[in-house]
Amino acid sequence: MTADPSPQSETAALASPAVLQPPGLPSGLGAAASPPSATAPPRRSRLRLGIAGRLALVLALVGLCAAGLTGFYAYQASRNLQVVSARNELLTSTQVLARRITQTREEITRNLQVLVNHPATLTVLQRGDAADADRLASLFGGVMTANPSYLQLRLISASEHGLERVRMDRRGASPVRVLGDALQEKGHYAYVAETLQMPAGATYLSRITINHESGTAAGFDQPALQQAMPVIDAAGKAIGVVVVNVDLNSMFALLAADLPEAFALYLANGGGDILIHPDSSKTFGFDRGRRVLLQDEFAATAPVVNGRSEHVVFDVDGDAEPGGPPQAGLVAAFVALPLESPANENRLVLGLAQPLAQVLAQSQPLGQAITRIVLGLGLVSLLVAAALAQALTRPINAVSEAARRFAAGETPGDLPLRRNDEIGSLARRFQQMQVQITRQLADLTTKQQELEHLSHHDMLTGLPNRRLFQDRLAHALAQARRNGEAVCLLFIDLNNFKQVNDQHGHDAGDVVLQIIAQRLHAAMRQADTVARLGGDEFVVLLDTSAHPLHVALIAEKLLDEIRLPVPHGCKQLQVDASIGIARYPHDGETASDIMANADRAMYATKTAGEGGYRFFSVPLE
Ligand SMILES: Nc1nc2c(ncn2[C@@H]2O[C@H](COP(=O)(O)OP(=O)(O)OP(=O)(O)O)[C@@H](O)[C@H]2O)c(=O)[nH]1
Repeated sequence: MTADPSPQSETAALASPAVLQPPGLPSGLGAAASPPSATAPPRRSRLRLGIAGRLALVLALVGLCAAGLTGFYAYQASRNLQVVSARNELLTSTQVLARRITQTREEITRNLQVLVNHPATLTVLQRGDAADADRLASLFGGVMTANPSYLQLRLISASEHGLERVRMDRRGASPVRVLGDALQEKGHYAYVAETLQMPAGATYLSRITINHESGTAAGFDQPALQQAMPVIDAAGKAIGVVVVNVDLNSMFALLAADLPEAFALYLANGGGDILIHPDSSKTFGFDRGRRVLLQDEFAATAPVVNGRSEHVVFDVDGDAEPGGPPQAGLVAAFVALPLESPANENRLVLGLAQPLAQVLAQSQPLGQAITRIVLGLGLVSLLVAAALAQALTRPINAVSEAARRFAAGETPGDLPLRRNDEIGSLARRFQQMQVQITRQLADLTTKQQELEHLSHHDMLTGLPNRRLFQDRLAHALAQARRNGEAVCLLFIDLNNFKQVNDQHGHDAGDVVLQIIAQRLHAAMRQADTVARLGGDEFVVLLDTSAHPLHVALIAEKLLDEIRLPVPHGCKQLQVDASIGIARYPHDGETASDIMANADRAMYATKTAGEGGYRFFSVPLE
């Protein structure tokens, strides 16, 4: 037996009544007509995997997509919030830093005012008083000690080509006085000439450059700026300047000391030339003959550099510029720092930047949590989907199994009849169909049995007909041949039966035939066969071989039964019969020989003109 792999075979088995066999039917009927697929093993697992698997997959995917999308948008929103928060924080920090720079400059200005207005300053410039010079140097030293970013503090005379009168340089942490011939003429420097042109109290602010001034003890080749203030005498004439050299790196290191370590500091002048940058090779490019501009590195800073905007905040994704140099992602804020120095810089651009990776690092735990939640939800949705699919397919499988068992002639089993959904409806329809098919098949079987009976029995008398009789005769002869036994056949023909019909009607003839048939059947044993060959001819096949004397007694008995009157209405009808007897193997070998010889014997009896019986004998021929 092979299982039909095609799904159609299962459908066909259900659709065709010919292959269904309800419980209780003779096993040969349905089973013989059933194709192999009707008894093929159940395919529950395939059905379950098909629908359940697909349904679980779809539901799990939907659940996973929903959780994934929600997680993705939550993560994106969190990420954007982090960036916006970082931008605001950076802008605030940059603005605070800018205010500190302004305060530092104002502090320098106040220090310069103190030094310019010190009485010793005038006396040193006007009279060259050595004691006052000493006092002033000491004061300068104190100021430098208090301000570590001051590289140099000098009092320069307007006369004598701008000769330095008091000069304190920084060597390491300590201020050191420069004396005698080491003092230089500085009248040709812009910071001297321009400051002398300024009114009392005004502050000169140099451009921020690399300090190439010869004779500088400290800060040589370091970025620096000079801030200077004129010394005005009683006549209102500028007679000297006090100049402070500020170490830019030191000043900014102090100012930015409390900023987070990952913050990068940027400073550019009013033209955009980078002065402070995490990559020192990009600073003071103009000093090496090649300008390196802030707006070239960060295009977003152009409005601040050009004075069109006070500040700008932006973020750059790593390697965002197609074809450009590789760039790490960052969030940055740049602010304009106005200066009251129209002669040189009128603004600086100050900026702070934070690596984007560091900003987004705060989103990482959230991202990991979201990933875990999405995976968890995906797993849960898969399990729920699998359970749902199982719950859905279990009753379908029950109906499918019931159909298979019904087709195989087994008890169908439980059906989900109480469900109120489509599956319950399917089960109820299936049960109705099953009842209907069972009933129709039972009717069909009854009719088949009736047909079967009719084909082997005489309709009028209910006795076996000629066909069945011939079968039994052949069977009896075969058995007798095998066992060496004898068979005896009595051929009975009613005498003058035509007259009954003619005188009393055909119905009366029928009644006579039926009554005689009953009597013949009742007179014989169950194992013997009494059959009607047709018309008024009957035959009796004796089951066992009997002695001729015994057979003669049987023939007598049968004649007595036939001759008994048959009541019909108010009349008593009576017929006689002629019986011919032939025996195997005495009177013939084959069924046709036995039949023919019994017929001959009967005929011989009939032609003798009276009822009775006669054994076949050769002279009869
Ligand atoms: N009522 C009735 N008559 C039948 C039936 N079958 C045959 N016959 C009649 O039975 C008669 C049989 O014919 P025969 O055997 O020649 O009549 P018979 O009068 O017995 O003649 P013999 O056999 O020579 O004695 C015919 O008249 C048939 O019409 C039947 O089923 N019912």
